Amino acid sequence: MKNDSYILVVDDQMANIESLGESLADQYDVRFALSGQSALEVIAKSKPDLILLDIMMPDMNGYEVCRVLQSHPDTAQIPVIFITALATPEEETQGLDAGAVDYIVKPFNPSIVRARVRNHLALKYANDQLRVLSLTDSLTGLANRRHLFERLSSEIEHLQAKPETEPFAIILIDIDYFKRYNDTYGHVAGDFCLQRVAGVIRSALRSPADLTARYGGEEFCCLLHQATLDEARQIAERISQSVADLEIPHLGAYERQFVTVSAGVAQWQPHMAHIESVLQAADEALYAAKATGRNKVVCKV
Ligand SMILES: Nc1nc2c(ncn2[C@@H]2O[C@H](COP(=O)(O)OP(=O)(O)OP(=O)(O)O)[C@@H](O)[C@H]2O)c(=O)[nH]1
Repeated sequence: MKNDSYILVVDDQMANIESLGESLADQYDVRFALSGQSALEVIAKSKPDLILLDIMMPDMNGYEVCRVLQSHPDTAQIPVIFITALATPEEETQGLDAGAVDYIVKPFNPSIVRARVRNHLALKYANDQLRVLSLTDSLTGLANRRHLFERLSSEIEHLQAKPETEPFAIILIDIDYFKRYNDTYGHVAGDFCLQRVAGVIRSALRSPADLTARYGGEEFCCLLHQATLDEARQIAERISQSVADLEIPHLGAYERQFVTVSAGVAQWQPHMAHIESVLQAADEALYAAKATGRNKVVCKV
């Protein structure tokens, strides 16, 4: 039965490509590249689930292709199986050391190639799922703190490489009087409230380049890619209004009687040295929002 997995076969010999294609095309979406360089171009456009890679190719050999893939976080997780005429133990060791998950010597046996491809795809999907789980907050489905910090680091790296681009901004959002909410309605209702607020925050984002994370218990963080302080403030205002519009009853919230949030907004500044600096700036703004009446947005200028 055919599944959606996309396998890229990279080989400079058409005959090898054809025989591998015959072995796999009834089960997978098999595509081809005739050189290392064109393989990298194909991969940049659409990421394969697995790569079958020849080693001896004229312009760029398979070891080099493998090293380039390993050096980019976007492609490092793609399993590579070398399929090659180089048959000594030293060559096989070198291939596995370069980052390949497996090594098949030509002439290959089609049913062994099929079995190895199937096993490595299963492992890859299990790893993908584990990675998603390790980056997701299980209660709200938002990104977790680890994911947020990974993304903040890559935003900062990007800005260090291209300082002329607009920096990112962040919004820290905290539910007001949430301890009193739990005390009044119970922990299960508290969890449900967190999920509803998370849903509002998620839908306020502009594009997949932005990220919403659960930062702590009842605290959330939006990472807004290339956003001015004013854009971030508007998004925070929208979130604050949308949470209020949910009208989740909260008898412990003094005169407001509904669940509200406070938010602190800050933008990354070139003089900042660490991730913590921008988080601290947003935290100070959040503190000011809390200290001056809650249910409001404060920007750190
Ligand atoms: N239901 C539920 N409650 C949580 C969770 N994580 C943290 N909390 C609760 O969130 C509450 C946070 O309380 P505080 O930090 O005192 O803040 P607050 O009551 O919102 O007060 P202000 O922030 O000053 O408005 C605590 O009672 C925590 O137990 C969770 O996953 N589920």
